[in-house]
Amino acid sequence: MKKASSLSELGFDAEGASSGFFRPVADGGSTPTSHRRRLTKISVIGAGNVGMAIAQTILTRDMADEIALVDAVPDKLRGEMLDLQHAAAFLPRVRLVSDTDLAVTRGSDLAIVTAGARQIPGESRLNLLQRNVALFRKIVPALAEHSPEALLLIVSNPVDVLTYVAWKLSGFPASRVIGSGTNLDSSRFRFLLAEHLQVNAQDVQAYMVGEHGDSSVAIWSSMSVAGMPVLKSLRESHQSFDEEALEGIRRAVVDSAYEVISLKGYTSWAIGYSVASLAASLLRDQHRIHPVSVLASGFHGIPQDHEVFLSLPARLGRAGVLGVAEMELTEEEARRLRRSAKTLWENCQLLDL
Ligand SMILES: NC(=O)C1=CN([C@@H]2O[C@H](COP(=O)(O)OP(=O)(O)OC[C@H]3O[C@@H](n4cnc5c(N)ncnc54)[C@H](O)[C@@H]3O)[C@@H](O)[C@H]2O)C=CC1
Ligand SMILES: CC(=O)C(=O)O
Repeated sequence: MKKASSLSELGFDAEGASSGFFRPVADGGSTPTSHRRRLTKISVIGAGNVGMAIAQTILTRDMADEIALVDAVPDKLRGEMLDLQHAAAFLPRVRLVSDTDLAVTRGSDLAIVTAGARQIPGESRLNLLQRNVALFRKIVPALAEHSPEALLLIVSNPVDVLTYVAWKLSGFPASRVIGSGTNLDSSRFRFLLAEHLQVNAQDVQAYMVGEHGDSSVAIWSSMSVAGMPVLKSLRESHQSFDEEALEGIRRAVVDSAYEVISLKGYTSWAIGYSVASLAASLLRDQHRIHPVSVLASGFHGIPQDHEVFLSLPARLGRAGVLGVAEMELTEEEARRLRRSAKTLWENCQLLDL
């Protein structure tokens, strides 16, 4: 049975209650239009492990005035909404709404899509494609209709191909359709490098690019700590340079999700922080550089007519993707990136969009 969760649902008159409790000052008027701030609305579609980790991280980072949650399972959805609402006394004030109907997302500034099937232990991300494309055909056109000016941030897997699908189905410009991509892989990479080098992960600048998945590419050539190019310093100081350890780290990054999924069934916390950091860079117009899935045609020798989305370091702001960094890659890195692009493009071509 649906129970009331707000005082107005319980029969209290919210207007009456507030006017009785607080009186306006003697000559109090309304807020001048020039002082009114535009409210920020974020929608999270899919209130599963990932959607809820993202929603709760966004809540703690105080970047939305309204968060709309959407899921296909009404009881679970309402339970998740209430559970978050009950933390109100510890959080910035946010209007939290939920519905199975995508109309609740109307007027979103940012719509984050996490709905869909997830991997079972050992399954690849690309294996989820057909199931999640079917879902996207229902979700994306409705999202675009309700929020024609929104930024779309895709998280569901396989994220790169689904970002391409969302771009096609939404009709939005590519600058407003972004996949969370290797922002997460790069964080895993930085964590493992930091452990290896005994420094803080925030001081490690290192990117994984390409597919968020098995063909992702570690960019060793530009890796730096405190501005120092790590491989060059090691070579110049004739210190032992352990190729095997580096390859072990790259392998560990690629295997990370498989390991977590085999241990706890799904991944959630790291992707929650990863996506919240993207949301902050976008909505607060931070111009920060994140490796995210963007339209990569023409970059690093990827053919111009291959409309493939994969991760490259991109400058993010309120308008979405403001630009993509022209990284200097070694020949081997560029070759691996093109191979990653080929795998993804072959998958995109299987789709009838
Ligand atoms: N890009 C990335 O780095 C990551 C992506 N993922 C992906 O995120 C997705 C979600 O993973 P989890 O949250 O663990 O799965 P989950 O199974 O916990 O949640 C998926 C949710 O989608 C909902 N859903 C299904 N159809 C829907 C519809 N038509 N409208 C609204 N909601 C609908 C389900 O009811 C469920 O609550 C998966 O595809 C997973 O592979 C997960 C971790 C990292
Ligand atoms: C599941 C997934 O894509 C990840 O955790 O990387």
